[in-house]
Amino acid sequence: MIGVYGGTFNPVHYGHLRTALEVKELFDLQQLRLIPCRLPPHRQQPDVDGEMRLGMLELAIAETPGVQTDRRELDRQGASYMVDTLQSLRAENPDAGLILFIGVDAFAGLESWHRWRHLFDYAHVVVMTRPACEMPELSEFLRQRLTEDRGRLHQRTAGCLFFQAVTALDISATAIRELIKAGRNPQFLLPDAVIAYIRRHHLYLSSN
Ligand SMILES: Nc1ncnc2c1ncn2[C@@H]1O[C@H](COP(=O)(O)OP(=O)(O)OP(=O)(O)O)[C@@H](O)[C@H]1O
Ligand SMILES: O=C(O)c1ccc[n+]([C@@H]2O[C@H](COP(=O)([O-])O)[C@@H](O)[C@H]2O)c1
Repeated sequence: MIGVYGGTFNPVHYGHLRTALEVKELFDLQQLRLIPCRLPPHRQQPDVDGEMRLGMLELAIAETPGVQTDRRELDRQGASYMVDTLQSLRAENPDAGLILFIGVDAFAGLESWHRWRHLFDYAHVVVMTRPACEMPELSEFLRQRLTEDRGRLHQRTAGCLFFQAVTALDISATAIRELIKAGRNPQFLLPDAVIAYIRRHHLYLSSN
């Protein structure tokens, strides 16, 4: 089973990293791919370029076996649509189970994603929720794919929707950028190696 965890990662933080490790273990993934987007389809272009966001990700996971970065969205022209990413992973791994992991905040906008129904042709979708989080309202299309049995995801290679509670860490990249811009210390919200990279490259001092 291969996991896909996409994001802007501007910068990567412990909210991403802890949940990535938890789902890797819970779903018994052979590999979990952290995929930074080049051009987010749904928000402003990040002021830190993709290579730097990837560089920070690599520092963050350097000592986490089975978790790796994947630069395919950085190498692709145009908007970084997740459906294209899953299609290319499926072409490389025709028989493997694929799981796309998204946070419940990103899931809220899923039905506005490019060719969103086709995400399920290529992968399962697992929504990472807070423990005791209420189940969001689901459309008929999503209800039909919903399963409460994690084992089902191992019986098929794509097509299921599952909700997985993970440790709630109220950390966001936006809050980290704001702290740095205000001259405050972001330590303990993200790895020290990533903080050192941010300082070395003078990131987030003046922008959004
Ligand atoms: N603290 C967190 N706990 C669990 N999942 C998270 C957390 N932060 C982000 N995610 C999930 O990680 C993925 C990538 O998120 P992203 O890179 O946009 O981080 P972010 O902190 O939400 O960034 P920003 O504040 O810039 O919007 C999304 O699916 C998002 O839901
Ligand atoms: O494919 C799309 O249309 C699409 C629309 C919105 C978000 N996404 C992806 O969802 C992931 C999380 O997005 P974000 O904004 O939380 O970084 C990231 O990999 C985005 O590329 C993808």
